[in-house]
Amino acid sequence: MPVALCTMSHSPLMGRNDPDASIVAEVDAAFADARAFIADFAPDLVVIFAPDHYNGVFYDLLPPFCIGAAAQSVGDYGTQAGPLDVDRDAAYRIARTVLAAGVDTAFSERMHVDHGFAQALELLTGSITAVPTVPIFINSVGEPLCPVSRIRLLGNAVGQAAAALDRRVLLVGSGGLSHDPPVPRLDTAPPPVRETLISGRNPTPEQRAAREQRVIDAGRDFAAGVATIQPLNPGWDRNLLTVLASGELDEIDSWTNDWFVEQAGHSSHEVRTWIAAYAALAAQGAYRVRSSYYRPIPEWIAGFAVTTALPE
Ligand SMILES: O=C(O)/C=C/c1cccc(O)c1O
Ligand SMILES: [Fe+2]
Repeated sequence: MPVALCTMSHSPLMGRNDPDASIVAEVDAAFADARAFIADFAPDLVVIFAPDHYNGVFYDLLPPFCIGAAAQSVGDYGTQAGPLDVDRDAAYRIARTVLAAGVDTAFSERMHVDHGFAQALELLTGSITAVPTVPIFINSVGEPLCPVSRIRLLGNAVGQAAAALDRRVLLVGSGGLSHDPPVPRLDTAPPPVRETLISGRNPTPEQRAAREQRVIDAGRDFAAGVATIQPLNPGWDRNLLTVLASGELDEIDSWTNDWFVEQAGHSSHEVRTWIAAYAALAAQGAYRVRSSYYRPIPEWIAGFAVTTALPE
Protein backbone atom coordinates (compact mmCIF):
# COMPACT_ATOMS: atom_id res chain seq x y z
CA MET A 1 0.00 0.00 0.00
CA PRO A 2 1.15 3.60 -0.53
CA VAL A 3 3.74 5.07 1.81
CA ALA A 4 5.33 8.47 2.10
CA LEU A 5 7.91 9.93 4.45
CA CYS A 6 8.47 13.17 6.28
CA THR A 7 11.34 13.66 8.70
CA MET A 8 11.90 16.80 10.73
CA SER A 9 13.95 18.25 13.53
CA HIS A 10 11.93 19.26 16.55
CA SER A 11 12.89 21.95 19.01
CA PRO A 12 10.80 23.24 21.89
CA LEU A 13 12.67 26.54 21.55
CA MET A 14 10.75 27.32 18.34
CA GLY A 15 8.62 30.37 19.11
CA ARG A 16 10.47 30.88 22.43
CA ASN A 17 13.94 31.84 21.30
CA ASP A 18 13.71 32.56 17.61
CA PRO A 19 16.46 33.36 15.11
CA ASP A 20 16.17 36.22 12.61
CA ALA A 21 12.66 36.57 11.08
CA SER A 22 14.00 35.62 7.63
CA ILE A 23 15.16 32.26 9.04
CA VAL A 24 11.84 31.66 10.78
CA ALA A 25 10.11 32.39 7.44
CA GLU A 26 12.38 29.91 5.68
CA VAL A 27 11.52 27.18 8.21
CA ASP A 28 7.82 28.06 8.02
CA ALA A 29 8.03 27.63 4.24
CA ALA A 30 9.68 24.21 4.63
CA PHE A 31 6.89 23.10 6.97
CA ALA A 32 4.21 24.56 4.67
CA ASP A 33 5.67 22.52 1.83
CA ALA A 34 5.75 19.38 4.03
CA ARG A 35 2.12 19.94 5.07
CA ALA A 36 1.06 20.35 1.43
CA PHE A 37 2.91 17.14 0.55
CA ILE A 38 1.16 15.31 3.39
CA ALA A 39 -2.26 16.73 2.49
CA ASP A 40 -1.73 15.62 -1.09
CA PHE A 41 -0.73 12.11 0.06
CA ALA A 42 -3.76 12.02 2.40
CA PRO A 43 -2.47 9.49 4.95
CA ASP A 44 -4.95 7.47 6.92
CA LEU A 45 -2.23 6.30 9.32
CA VAL A 46 0.86 8.06 10.69
CA VAL A 47 3.65 5.85 12.01
CA ILE A 48 5.86 8.21 13.97
CA PHE A 49 9.33 7.46 15.36
CA ALA A 50 10.39 9.91 18.08
CA PRO A 51 12.59 10.10 21.16
CA ASP A 52 11.68 11.02 24.71
CA HIS A 53 13.52 13.46 26.98
CA TYR A 54 12.79 11.99 30.44
CA ASN A 55 9.18 13.10 30.31
CA GLY A 56 7.52 9.81 29.48
CA VAL A 57 10.22 7.12 29.64
CA PHE A 58 12.65 6.78 32.57
CA TYR A 59 15.42 4.59 33.90
CA ASP A 60 12.94 2.61 35.99
CA LEU A 61 12.30 0.76 32.72
CA LEU A 62 14.25 2.00 29.70
CA PRO A 63 13.70 -0.02 26.54
CA PRO A 64 15.64 0.66 23.32
CA PHE A 65 12.31 1.11 21.56
CA CYS A 66 8.64 0.80 22.36
CA ILE A 67 5.52 0.60 20.20
CA GLY A 68 2.46 2.25 21.70
CA ALA A 69 -1.03 0.80 21.43
CA ALA A 70 -2.30 3.74 23.49
CA ALA A 71 -0.45 6.92 24.33
CA GLN A 72 -0.84 10.30 25.90
CA SER A 73 1.14 13.46 25.51
CA VAL A 74 2.47 15.06 28.70
CA GLY A 75 2.12 18.56 27.17
CA ASP A 76 5.63 19.83 27.89
CA TYR A 77 6.71 23.19 26.41
CA GLY A 78 3.10 24.07 25.63
CA THR A 79 2.54 21.16 23.26
CA GLN A 80 -0.92 19.61 23.18
CA ALA A 81 -1.57 17.40 26.21
CA GLY A 82 -3.84 14.37 26.29
CA PRO A 83 -4.45 11.15 24.41
CA LEU A 84 -3.17 10.57 20.90
CA ASP A 85 -5.56 8.91 18.46
CA VAL A 86 -3.63 5.63 18.42
CA ASP A 87 -4.70 2.89 16.00
CA ARG A 88 -4.48 -0.03 18.40
CA ASP A 89 -5.03 -2.70 15.81
CA ALA A 90 -2.27 -1.32 13.57
CA ALA A 91 0.06 -1.05 16.60
CA TYR A 92 -0.47 -4.73 17.42
CA ARG A 93 0.03 -5.76 13.79
CA ILE A 94 3.25 -3.74 13.50
CA ALA A 95 4.54 -5.10 16.82
CA ARG A 96 3.89 -8.70 15.76
CA THR A 97 5.81 -8.19 12.50
CA VAL A 98 8.68 -6.47 14.30
CA LEU A 99 8.95 -9.26 16.88
CA ALA A 100 8.70 -11.92 14.17
CA ALA A 101 11.64 -10.21 12.44
CA GLY A 102 13.73 -10.81 15.58
CA VAL A 103 13.65 -7.23 16.83
CA ASP A 104 12.66 -7.41 20.49
CA THR A 105 10.58 -4.28 20.80
CA ALA A 106 8.86 -3.24 24.00
CA PHE A 107 5.14 -2.59 23.79
CA SER A 108 2.87 -0.31 25.80
CA GLU A 109 -0.82 0.08 26.40
CA ARG A 110 -0.09 3.32 28.30
CA MET A 111 2.76 5.15 26.64
CA HIS A 112 3.61 8.69 27.72
CA VAL A 113 5.14 10.92 25.06
CA ASP A 114 6.57 14.43 25.00
CA HIS A 115 7.36 17.21 22.54
CA GLY A 116 9.32 14.76 20.38
CA PHE A 117 6.00 13.27 19.24
CA ALA A 118 3.55 16.09 19.92
CA GLN A 119 5.40 18.92 18.20
CA ALA A 120 5.88 16.85 15.05
CA LEU A 121 2.23 15.75 14.90
CA GLU A 122 1.04 19.28 15.50
CA LEU A 123 3.35 20.84 12.92
CA LEU A 124 2.77 18.22 10.23
CA THR A 125 -0.88 17.26 10.68
CA GLY A 126 -2.38 20.03 12.82
CA SER A 127 -2.89 18.16 16.09
CA ILE A 128 -2.04 15.03 18.07
CA THR A 129 -5.37 13.53 17.03
CA ALA A 130 -5.73 14.68 13.40
CA VAL A 131 -4.75 11.32 11.89
CA PRO A 132 -4.76 7.84 13.51
CA THR A 133 -1.24 7.17 14.68
CA VAL A 134 1.13 4.45 15.81
CA PRO A 135 3.78 6.03 18.08
CA ILE A 136 7.16 4.31 18.21
CA PHE A 137 9.56 5.54 20.88
CA ILE A 138 13.27 5.21 20.14
CA ASN A 139 15.64 5.73 23.05
CA SER A 140 18.04 8.46 21.93
CA VAL A 141 19.22 9.93 25.24
CA GLY A 142 19.55 7.30 27.96
CA GLU A 143 22.80 5.32 27.98
CA PRO A 144 23.22 2.45 27.27
CA LEU A 145 21.99 2.73 23.69
CA CYS A 146 21.72 -0.18 21.29
CA PRO A 147 23.94 -0.10 18.18
CA VAL A 148 22.44 2.02 15.41
CA SER A 149 22.29 -1.09 13.19
CA ARG A 150 19.36 -2.26 15.36
CA ILE A 151 17.48 0.90 14.46
CA ARG A 152 17.79 0.09 10.78
CA LEU A 153 16.42 -3.39 11.45
CA LEU A 154 13.55 -1.92 13.47
CA GLY A 155 12.73 0.49 10.64
CA ASN A 156 12.93 -2.26 8.06
CA ALA A 157 10.48 -4.46 10.01
CA VAL A 158 8.08 -1.55 10.56
CA GLY A 159 8.23 -0.84 6.81
CA GLN A 160 7.32 -4.43 6.03
CA ALA A 161 4.44 -4.26 8.47
CA ALA A 162 3.26 -0.97 6.96
CA ALA A 163 3.29 -2.52 3.49
CA ALA A 164 1.00 -5.29 4.72
CA LEU A 165 -1.56 -2.85 6.13
CA ASP A 166 -4.33 -1.82 3.79
CA ARG A 167 -3.60 1.82 4.57
CA ARG A 168 -1.97 4.98 3.26
CA VAL A 169 0.92 5.22 5.71
CA LEU A 170 2.91 8.37 6.41
CA LEU A 171 6.25 7.54 8.07
CA VAL A 172 7.49 10.34 10.31
CA GLY A 173 10.87 10.72 12.02
CA SER A 174 11.16 13.48 14.63
CA GLY A 175 14.56 14.50 15.97
CA GLY A 176 17.32 17.03 15.76
CA LEU A 177 20.46 16.40 13.74
CA SER A 178 23.66 17.60 15.45
CA HIS A 179 22.76 19.11 18.83
CA ASP A 180 23.64 18.89 22.47
CA PRO A 181 20.97 20.61 24.59
CA PRO A 182 21.37 20.43 28.39
CA VAL A 183 19.57 17.12 28.94
CA PRO A 184 20.92 15.68 32.23
CA ARG A 185 22.79 12.38 32.14
CA LEU A 186 22.59 9.66 34.76
CA ASP A 187 26.35 9.33 35.21
CA THR A 188 26.95 13.03 35.88
CA ALA A 189 23.65 14.25 37.41
CA PRO A 190 23.53 15.20 41.10
CA PRO A 191 21.43 12.79 43.25
CA PRO A 192 18.09 14.70 43.16
CA VAL A 193 18.27 15.06 39.37
CA ARG A 194 19.37 11.45 39.06
CA GLU A 195 16.17 10.45 40.84
CA THR A 196 14.08 12.41 38.30
CA LEU A 197 15.80 10.49 35.50
CA ILE A 198 14.95 7.19 37.16
CA SER A 199 11.36 7.94 38.11
CA GLY A 200 10.41 11.53 37.30
CA ARG A 201 6.83 11.13 36.15
CA ASN A 202 4.30 13.85 36.94
CA PRO A 203 6.56 16.74 37.97
CA THR A 204 4.87 19.74 39.57
CA PRO A 205 4.13 22.65 37.20
CA GLU A 206 6.94 24.56 38.97
CA GLN A 207 9.43 21.73 38.41
CA ARG A 208 8.44 21.49 34.74
CA ALA A 209 8.68 25.25 34.25
CA ALA A 210 12.13 25.39 35.89
CA ARG A 211 13.40 22.61 33.69
CA GLU A 212 12.05 24.23 30.53
CA GLN A 213 13.47 27.62 31.49
CA ARG A 214 16.93 26.05 31.86
CA VAL A 215 16.79 24.83 28.26
CA ILE A 216 15.43 28.16 26.99
CA ASP A 217 18.28 29.98 28.78
CA ALA A 218 20.77 27.55 27.27
CA GLY A 219 19.39 28.36 23.79
CA ARG A 220 19.89 32.08 24.44
CA ASP A 221 23.45 31.54 25.68
CA PHE A 222 24.25 29.19 22.82
CA ALA A 223 23.06 31.71 20.21
CA ALA A 224 25.06 34.42 21.99
CA GLY A 225 28.15 32.21 21.83
CA VAL A 226 28.56 31.96 25.60
CA ALA A 227 27.18 28.47 26.29
CA THR A 228 29.44 25.54 27.09
CA ILE A 229 27.42 23.05 25.04
CA GLN A 230 28.91 21.34 21.99
CA PRO A 231 28.71 23.26 18.69
CA LEU A 232 26.38 22.15 15.91
CA ASN A 233 28.13 20.31 13.09
CA PRO A 234 26.70 21.30 9.67
CA GLY A 235 29.21 19.08 7.83
CA TRP A 236 28.08 16.03 9.79
CA ASP A 237 24.43 16.97 9.29
CA ARG A 238 24.84 17.39 5.53
CA ASN A 239 26.63 14.06 5.25
CA LEU A 240 23.77 12.36 7.11
CA LEU A 241 21.23 13.92 4.73
CA THR A 242 23.31 12.76 1.75
CA VAL A 243 23.52 9.19 3.05
CA LEU A 244 19.78 9.05 3.77
CA ALA A 245 18.99 10.44 0.30
CA SER A 246 21.35 7.95 -1.36
CA GLY A 247 19.40 4.93 -0.15
CA GLU A 248 22.73 3.30 0.87
CA LEU A 249 21.60 2.86 4.44
CA ASP A 250 23.82 -0.11 5.27
CA GLU A 251 26.73 2.34 5.55
CA ILE A 252 25.09 3.59 8.76
CA ASP A 253 25.68 0.26 10.52
CA SER A 254 29.38 1.07 10.89
CA TRP A 255 28.73 4.32 12.78
CA THR A 256 29.50 3.92 16.48
CA ASN A 257 27.52 5.60 19.24
CA ASP A 258 30.69 7.32 20.50
CA TRP A 259 31.26 8.76 17.04
CA PHE A 260 27.80 10.34 17.03
CA VAL A 261 28.57 12.08 20.34
CA GLU A 262 32.09 13.21 19.35
CA GLN A 263 30.93 14.62 16.04
CA ALA A 264 27.49 15.94 16.73
CA GLY A 265 26.66 15.97 20.45
CA HIS A 266 24.76 13.66 22.77
CA SER A 267 21.34 14.40 21.33
CA SER A 268 22.48 13.65 17.77
CA HIS A 269 21.30 10.13 18.63
CA GLU A 270 17.86 11.56 17.87
CA VAL A 271 18.65 10.96 14.19
CA ARG A 272 17.86 7.34 15.03
CA THR A 273 14.28 8.38 14.35
CA TRP A 274 15.23 9.51 10.84
CA ILE A 275 17.20 6.33 10.21
CA ALA A 276 14.23 4.21 11.30
CA ALA A 277 11.82 6.16 9.09
CA TYR A 278 14.11 5.95 6.05
CA ALA A 279 14.74 2.25 6.66
CA ALA A 280 10.97 1.71 6.80
CA LEU A 281 10.58 3.50 3.47
CA ALA A 282 13.49 1.50 2.00
CA ALA A 283 11.71 -1.73 2.98
CA GLN A 284 9.33 -1.02 0.10
CA GLY A 285 12.10 -0.51 -2.48
CA ALA A 286 13.96 2.42 -4.01
CA TYR A 287 12.89 5.89 -2.98
CA ARG A 288 13.45 9.48 -3.97
CA VAL A 289 13.90 12.47 -1.66
CA ARG A 290 11.43 15.05 -2.88
CA SER A 291 12.43 18.01 -0.70
CA SER A 292 15.23 18.70 1.74
CA TYR A 293 15.65 21.81 3.85
CA TYR A 294 18.62 22.31 6.18
CA ARG A 295 20.08 25.05 8.34
CA PRO A 296 22.01 25.01 11.61
CA ILE A 297 19.93 27.09 14.05
CA PRO A 298 21.77 27.76 17.35
CA GLU A 299 18.77 29.63 18.84
CA TRP A 300 16.87 26.34 18.69
CA ILE A 301 19.95 24.25 19.61
CA ALA A 302 19.43 22.20 16.47
CA GLY A 303 20.90 21.19 13.19
CA PHE A 304 17.47 21.79 11.72
CA ALA A 305 16.16 19.86 8.73
CA VAL A 306 12.90 18.82 7.09
CA THR A 307 12.76 16.23 4.34
CA THR A 308 10.03 14.50 2.38
CA ALA A 309 10.40 11.36 0.28
CA LEU A 310 8.39 8.91 -1.80
CA PRO A 311 8.95 5.48 -3.28
CA GLU A 312 10.35 5.61 -6.84
O1 LIG B 1 13.91 19.76 27.19
C1 LIG B 1 14.62 18.86 26.71
O2 LIG B 1 14.92 17.88 27.36
C2 LIG B 1 15.10 18.95 25.30
C3 LIG B 1 14.92 20.04 24.55
C4 LIG B 1 15.41 20.15 23.16
C5 LIG B 1 16.06 21.30 22.75
C6 LIG B 1 16.56 21.42 21.45
C7 LIG B 1 16.41 20.40 20.52
C8 LIG B 1 15.75 19.23 20.92
O3 LIG B 1 15.63 18.18 20.08
C9 LIG B 1 15.23 19.12 22.21
O4 LIG B 1 14.54 18.02 22.50
FE1 LIG C 1 14.81 16.43 21.16
